[in-house]
Amino acid sequence: MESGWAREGFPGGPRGRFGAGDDGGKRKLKDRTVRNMYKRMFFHVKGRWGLMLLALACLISNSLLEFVIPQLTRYTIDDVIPGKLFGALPWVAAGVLGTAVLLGVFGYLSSIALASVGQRAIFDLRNELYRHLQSLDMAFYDRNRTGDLMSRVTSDVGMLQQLVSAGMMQIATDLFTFTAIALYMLYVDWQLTLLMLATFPLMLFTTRKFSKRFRTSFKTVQQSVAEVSNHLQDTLSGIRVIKSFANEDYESERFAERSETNMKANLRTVRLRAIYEPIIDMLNYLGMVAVLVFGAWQVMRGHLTVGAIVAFLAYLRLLQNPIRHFSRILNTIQQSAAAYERIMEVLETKPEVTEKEDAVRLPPIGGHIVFKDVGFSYRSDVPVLRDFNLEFTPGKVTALVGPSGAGKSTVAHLIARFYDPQQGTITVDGFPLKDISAKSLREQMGVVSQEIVLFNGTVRDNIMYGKPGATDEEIIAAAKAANAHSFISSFPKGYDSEIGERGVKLSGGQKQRLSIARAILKNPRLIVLDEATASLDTESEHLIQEALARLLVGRTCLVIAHRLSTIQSADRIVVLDQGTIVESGTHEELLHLNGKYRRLYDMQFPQEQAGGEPA
Ligand SMILES: Nc1ncnc2c1ncn2[C@@H]1O[C@H](COP(=O)(O)OP(=O)(O)OP(=O)(O)O)[C@@H](O)[C@H]1O
Repeated sequence: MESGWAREGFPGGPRGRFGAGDDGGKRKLKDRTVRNMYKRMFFHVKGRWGLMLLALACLISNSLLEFVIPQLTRYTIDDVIPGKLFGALPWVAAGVLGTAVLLGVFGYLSSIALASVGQRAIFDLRNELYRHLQSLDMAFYDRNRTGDLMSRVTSDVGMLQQLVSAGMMQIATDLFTFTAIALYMLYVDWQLTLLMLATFPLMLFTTRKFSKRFRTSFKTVQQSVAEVSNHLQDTLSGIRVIKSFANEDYESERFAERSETNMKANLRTVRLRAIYEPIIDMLNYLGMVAVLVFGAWQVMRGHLTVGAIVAFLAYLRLLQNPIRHFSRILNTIQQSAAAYERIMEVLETKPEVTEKEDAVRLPPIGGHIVFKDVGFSYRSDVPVLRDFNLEFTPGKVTALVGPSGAGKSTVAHLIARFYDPQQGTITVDGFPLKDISAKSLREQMGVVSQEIVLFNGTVRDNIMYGKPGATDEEIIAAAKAANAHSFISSFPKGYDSEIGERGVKLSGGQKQRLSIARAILKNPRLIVLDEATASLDTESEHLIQEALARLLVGRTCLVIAHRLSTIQSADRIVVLDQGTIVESGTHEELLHLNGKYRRLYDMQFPQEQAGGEPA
């Protein structure tokens, strides 16, 4: 499978293990994938053996019951009709109908049992995958596209469901049915049976030839579906940009191109099937001709009864079913194996930022953070922070300023331990970040950033995200402190208003104040403020500044800002450039230094140079 993922080089991914080797290597990979897939699915099925056994028993009973109706037909033709056994007719009818009822009941039971086992296994696998995704670090999310990850949790897991609910059992019962019927027929008339079985190698050969083509064709379909959904995800979430550039037609054309690829791929699959099925039908008829002609000859010579030929023809149909199923199951297995590989690529990815077994739970902290000789890069070839030394004083506001790309947000990411530095250490109150539990650190941290994420749910739910189980009084107090209470109260449903697509629409400033309320409710010791006031109107900015001032009081704060007006009162301002600290001090000290900060300041407030007040 040539996913972009594999090319990214997942260390634990199948490609990483086997390498992109020759065909032999690929076959090995495939076999191993299929074996592992069965092993894992059986693992998920474990504990539900009762239901599995019930399903198996029902399927085997059905295979045996399939024998009955042809036998009753033979009996009617050979014995009842010539012997004029009128009294036997109701029994024949009852036998056929009774068998049909039993077939229905066993079919129902096996479907229900298989579906509940299959659904349960898929439920477990999907939850395991989601939990694992939650545990992966930010670097993983930097590398992967959301649409792709979503399709792995939804459609790839769904694909495996087919395998568990139908494929696994079908193979077992088909084999059973095939062997049982073939043995019985050999017993009744070995010559006729051998003649009939002669068409099977041809069928197997055709199926094998076609299954390879089906596999390639399925892959193309799956890839084209992924392309369509990636395009949908990108363009529907970026609909504002598309409209603002008036690019609706352009995007519609691009979408049509992808849809066309998908349509063509589907048509190729249909064409293949349209050739394959008549060939199989032809071979089936060949078998039938053999039975009919050879059988008739046997009857004429008095070696076989008419009823026996009729029964043989019915058995022939039963015998051919497993072959038809088998080709379908081969496809299911191939599709599932591809999906399984994509799932395992995620499950086998280990986070780079890991927690030690004996990680220390951080006690309530003061917020003394020290960066010592820290070196960090997102990708090995581009250093972002170099020999970085910085100390955050507890209870004080430290501001980071500097040009875009200087590494300001990176400092915040490292404090939250979204990434680990390659060199140096970072400590909080003397505890190295690598030794403490990330949960205990993040519980004491609040982040308010420009990119505000509110989840589907009510206003209350969103504020409460900062402190699950908070009381209404606490929520309202936090909203008041964040200057959010009045606009929330103006909604018809107040705190119970739904946010999101079907709920109230919030302005940028309102969202910002909700996120501040969430942080105030959390009451963390450490606050990271990432360009929280960018791109807002003056009125909103004033309300937000007030809210932030309340949030920052008495906490250790890191403020990242482009707008120097927002950080002039910071206890310390650190100027970053290309990942190193070039200046640091208070606003006044830095202005007097006449260095980089002064230049940034003069750029933002040119009137100051002319003796005016900053805006
Ligand atoms: N997830 C990432 N993966 C790879 N490179 C990244 C990632 N995030 C940031 N970078 C790079 O690291 C450098 C520092 O980025 P950072 O976001 O820390 O800068 P910044 O000073 O906060 O910039 P801005 O003010 O524009 O937000 C930039 O060159 C950026 O391209």
